[in-house]
Amino acid sequence: MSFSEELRAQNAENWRAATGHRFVEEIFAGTVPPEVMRRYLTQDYQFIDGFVALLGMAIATADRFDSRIRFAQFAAMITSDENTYFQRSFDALGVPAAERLHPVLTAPTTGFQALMRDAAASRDYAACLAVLTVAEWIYLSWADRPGAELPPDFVHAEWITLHNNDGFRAFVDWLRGELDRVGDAIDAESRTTAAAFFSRAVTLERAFFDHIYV
Ligand SMILES: Cc1ncc(CO)c(N)n1
Repeated sequence: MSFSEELRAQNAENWRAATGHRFVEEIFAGTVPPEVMRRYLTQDYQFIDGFVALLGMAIATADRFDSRIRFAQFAAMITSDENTYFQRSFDALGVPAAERLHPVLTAPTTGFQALMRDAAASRDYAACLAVLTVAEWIYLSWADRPGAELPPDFVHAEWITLHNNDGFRAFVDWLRGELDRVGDAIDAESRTTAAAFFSRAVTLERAFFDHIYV
């Protein structure tokens, strides 16, 4: 079993709970209540800030130029197409500026921010990669439903297509291969560290979906 498959298998229960979450069923059906979508997107926008910072550390710590290019191109997508999605959705949901910029942070959001800060502060490429891989792989896993019809509201539909398009799929496939490659090259202690970051990230992904339903 590859390193990435092994890590996913070690976190199978939380992985399944996240990718098969009620939020996922509702977003495909187009029935996520507006207040739930609003809580989700305002918190996730704060997640994205730390995520882009972590991408920056992956760019800095990667062991080769080809990997830096991959991360840089992905950072460009997140800070353009995905950022305008957030702005258009906040407009559609009537979210005021203060809540877009400084919402009251919830525990899963601060948990993610701490996790991403810890990974970046470690300056350990495998640790950064482990967190980035969980975030993107879990999102591809829930969003990739071949043949599924898209819901009518762009707030739902575009959140799905941002995470199941061919470019995103190629990036996730690359991330997994990269984690496998780096996992083979590092010692057992570094692998254990990466595995702990991976596991914290999967736990938080589940908690993040859970907490928007109050
Ligand atoms: C919490 C969370 N995990 C993963 C992604 C995908 O980037 C996201 N937008 N938010």
